[in-house]
Amino acid sequence: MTRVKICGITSACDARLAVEAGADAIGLIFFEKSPRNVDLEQAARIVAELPPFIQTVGLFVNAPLDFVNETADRVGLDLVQLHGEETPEFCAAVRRRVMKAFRVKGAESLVPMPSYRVAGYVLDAYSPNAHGGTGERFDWDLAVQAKNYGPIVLAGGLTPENVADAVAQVVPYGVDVSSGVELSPGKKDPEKVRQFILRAKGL
Ligand SMILES: O=C(O)c1ccccc1NCC(=O)[C@H](O)[C@H](O)COP(=O)(O)O
Repeated sequence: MTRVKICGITSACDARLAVEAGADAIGLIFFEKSPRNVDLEQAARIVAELPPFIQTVGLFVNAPLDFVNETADRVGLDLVQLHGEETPEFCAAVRRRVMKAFRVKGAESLVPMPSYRVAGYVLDAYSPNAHGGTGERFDWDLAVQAKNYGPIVLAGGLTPENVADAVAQVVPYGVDVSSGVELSPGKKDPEKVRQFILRAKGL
């Protein structure tokens, strides 16, 4: 069954909603330029209220290594998702399992993937204006090709309406959504979250 990560969680209430709807993982964004940014205290409170077996993923964009590692330790993150121009060496120095995000513009965007020895790859749409959370899609055929390199988490412009088609076409290890299940940036829509997870998992 396709694993689902609900990204850009900013409150314990939205985390509970995602978990009750069947999410496998929640994403917490540590990037001040994002409208979904959380601070250490907020993130620690959210994680403290989670039940067992839910993975916590911290998302960073070109952050200093010490900040990534200290945040992971203090918040109790299970995984780190790196959404900027982080190098393979940087990923290897993170004290957590890493998912490296690639912002896909075309086939050339996949070329660096094999040089990253990471737990998985998030494929998101390229946008010149933002590092993620844009609601934009990319060519899913490229995600099919990228599966040669390891577990793929498909992201970018997924919604309750298109996620079943995305899963059928790509058969990814997991899917990741942020803006497609929101009422406003950083605030999740309960019904969209439920519908997204049901359709991603084919329930
Ligand atoms: O959500 C953000 O604001 C954000 C900012 C900078 C880097 C990544 C960000 N979000 C990552 C995600 O939430 C998702 O992994 C992915 O980008 C999908 O977003 P969406 O198209 O909105 O579903």
